[in-house]
Amino acid sequence: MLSVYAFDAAFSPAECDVIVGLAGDSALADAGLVRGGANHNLRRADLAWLDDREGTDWIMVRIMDLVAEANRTHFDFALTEFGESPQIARYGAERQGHFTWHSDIGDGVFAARRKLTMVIQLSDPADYEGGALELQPDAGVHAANRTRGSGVLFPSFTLHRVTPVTQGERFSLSTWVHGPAFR
Ligand SMILES: O=C(O)CCC(=O)C(=O)O
Ligand SMILES: [Fe+2]
Repeated sequence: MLSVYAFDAAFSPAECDVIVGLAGDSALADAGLVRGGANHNLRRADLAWLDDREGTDWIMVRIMDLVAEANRTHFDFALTEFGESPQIARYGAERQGHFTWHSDIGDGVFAARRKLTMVIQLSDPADYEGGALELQPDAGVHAANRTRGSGVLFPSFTLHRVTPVTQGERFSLSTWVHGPAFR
């Protein structure tokens, strides 16, 4: 099934605080489309990777549980591994942080094998304006729930974007799950 799957409360607000705090532990890297490069017209965000941080095993355990449930009850994809570190992103109003329409399947060794994407909303919607995660799984554009701690999963080829943050800052946690090619 190729539509979107959502969790209302994947992480508690207190857990979201901890994850956002992890991102602040050291300088965030400027976002490119993949680790390394940077194209600010496509994406303006600051990034941190979970596997660079200590004490994050409980986050990975939760992510695996959420993905397992979504895949068992909804997607039924052939998935083999979490080949990339989950990524914490910060989109700030100071430079209209955003990410233009894109698919997560790319040319890299891992990006080419992305099957499922999960995005968790780490910020209180009262803390930012703009910054809407929008998905286009069909002819329509669907905005993801903004509730702090909610999560959305979608096939990684699904077009999606983050609209510019115009006030405050928005944090998200993105995870990719990998596997053999779709067929
Ligand atoms: O921050 C988000 O809501 C989405 C992030 C995203 O699309 C990505 O990292 O590929
Ligand atoms: Fe994406």
